Amino acid sequence: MLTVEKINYQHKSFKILEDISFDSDSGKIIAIVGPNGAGKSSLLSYIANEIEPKKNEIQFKKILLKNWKKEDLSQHKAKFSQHQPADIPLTVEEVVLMGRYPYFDHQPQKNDTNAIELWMNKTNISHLKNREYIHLSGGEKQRVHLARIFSQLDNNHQQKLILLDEPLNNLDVSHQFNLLETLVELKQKENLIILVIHDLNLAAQFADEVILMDKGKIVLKDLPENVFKPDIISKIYKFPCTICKNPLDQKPLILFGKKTITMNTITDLKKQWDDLKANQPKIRIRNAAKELGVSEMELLATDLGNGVTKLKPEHAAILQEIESLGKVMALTRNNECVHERKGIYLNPDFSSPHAQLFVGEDIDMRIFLTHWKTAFAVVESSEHGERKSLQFFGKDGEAIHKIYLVPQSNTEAFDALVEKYKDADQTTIPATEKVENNVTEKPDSEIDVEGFQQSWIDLKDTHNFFTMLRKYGVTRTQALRLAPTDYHAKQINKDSIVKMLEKAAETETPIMVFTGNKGNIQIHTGNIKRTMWHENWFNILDPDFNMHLDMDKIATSWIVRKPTEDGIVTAIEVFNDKGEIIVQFFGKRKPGIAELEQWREIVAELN
Ligand SMILES: Nc1ncnc2c1ncn2[C@@H]1O[C@H](COP(=O)(O)OP(=O)(O)OP(=O)(O)O)[C@@H](O)[C@H]1O
Repeated sequence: MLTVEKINYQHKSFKILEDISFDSDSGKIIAIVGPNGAGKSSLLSYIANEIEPKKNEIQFKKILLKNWKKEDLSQHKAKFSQHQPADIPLTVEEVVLMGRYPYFDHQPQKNDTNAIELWMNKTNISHLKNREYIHLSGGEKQRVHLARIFSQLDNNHQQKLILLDEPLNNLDVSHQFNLLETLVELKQKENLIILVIHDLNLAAQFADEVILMDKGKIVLKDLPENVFKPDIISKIYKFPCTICKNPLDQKPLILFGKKTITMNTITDLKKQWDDLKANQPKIRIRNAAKELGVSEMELLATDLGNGVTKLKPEHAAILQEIESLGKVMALTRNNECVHERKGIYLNPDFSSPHAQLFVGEDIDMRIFLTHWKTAFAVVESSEHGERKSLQFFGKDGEAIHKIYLVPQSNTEAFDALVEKYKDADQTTIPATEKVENNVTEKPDSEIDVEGFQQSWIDLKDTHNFFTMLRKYGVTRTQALRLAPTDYHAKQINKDSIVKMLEKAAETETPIMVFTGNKGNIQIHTGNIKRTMWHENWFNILDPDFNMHLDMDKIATSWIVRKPTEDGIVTAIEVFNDKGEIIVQFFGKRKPGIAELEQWREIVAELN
């Protein structure tokens, strides 16, 4: 319908348009985008026959544009200009009627009045029709001119050319969408619409093709998804951007900002996750999330409605009902250590706002609910059957705690719990926040070392250890370095951990294993029996307790001794390279009972 061949247009030696060629069929919306001064308006004026109309570069409906009769052309082509006169001394209706001048001599006919009625209505200016044009607002004036050019093309001719130079300027959001929807209707009637537009997201959403211009040239003419690529757009606009898929229509969504981010929409991410599973059927969701650059919670949420149910974030209430599920498996982990303990969630104590507790023999946890953000019920199906769980995540989308049903669990109670706490919104998830790990260490010279050491010596309860660290502003590993002489912390080789666990199993010495993250610490107390290496992981594999410790990620391990009312308590504390605690081991103990001699003997052997 439109063929443009080698347009070159210059002012003195300045090339305004250089070597512009393209063609287009009818029934399309083409968006011309590009930075200020790229030549967009000039190109539109050229196509409108407003610049150098005697040349041969443009054919419209197979006829050279210069050969069209002016009065014929105005019934087939109309242009909305960026700059409209501000002071037309006419009413709104009279300005719109100007669009009908190509059709009548003295008096408008029924066709003409019908056309202007229709378009004033469609552009939402009917209520202004008797008002003086000069007193209208910017957006109202703009709509009057749009009504004028649409009225101009209201006839029985086929395939009209509508040229619009920044028609969305001055329009509020609803009028912008209203206009764009009108353009979609017009394209569906086989008209060709070419518009200059600065809003790249609206261009992506509504255009069938995009012409990207820069410095008087066409850089690209293609589908929106092929033009709106971060490298191309950042380079042309000289500003960083991130491009993801708009969840509403899968079109490119362009986010400009100095910070560029990897962003995935739920639907886009689901596809990536499905592809990854197809290629690596055994991949764990935690590792897949890392690979895809999102949190585990975001990846899990791609299956909302498909085995995954979002629960109301009423974590305390949910946790206090877990006992009804009977025996289950509690899983708490950090990057380096996984702790799995089977049992019943007995004796909840949620009375303190700081830490909440389960103090059963089997399920023994210290919970910090302020870090808990989202909860889901998950039903995974595999060839081994269904696996049901409740999964809780922190503000950063990382897993805090999971509760898996085991064969002895009460599945009816699980289903009832899910039904009770099911969130009404099953489509959206809260945005994740980066949680800073502020393990920055002050120089020793800024610490009241003497006061700190005395506090250590005066400790009565190991639970007060953290409060003491906070009071003196020391990090955990720094505290071990600065420990008082009588409680000198001894650094040991990481192989000693394996030695200690094997010895505890062999001598049937009951131990305590603490593993946690920001939101929860899970404790196992009892004997361990089966230990086993698997690649870089050292594991405890007992029927009711499993631990998986990534030995490659251990940076330092220490023997730490603290005074209590029941005598000295000896711990083995294991840290990663950020100084964060991975796991802690004690001999089994209870308030009022001294530490096991057997445990001390095991520890004494370590170096
Ligand atoms: N008649 C003219 N005489 C001299 N220079 C001109 C003329 N028309 C356009 N230019 C120059 O050509 C370049 C392209 O102008 P044009 O208005 O087409 O850009 P644009 O891409 O529409 O920019 P904007 O986004 O700012 O509206 C600009 O540098 C402009 O100053």
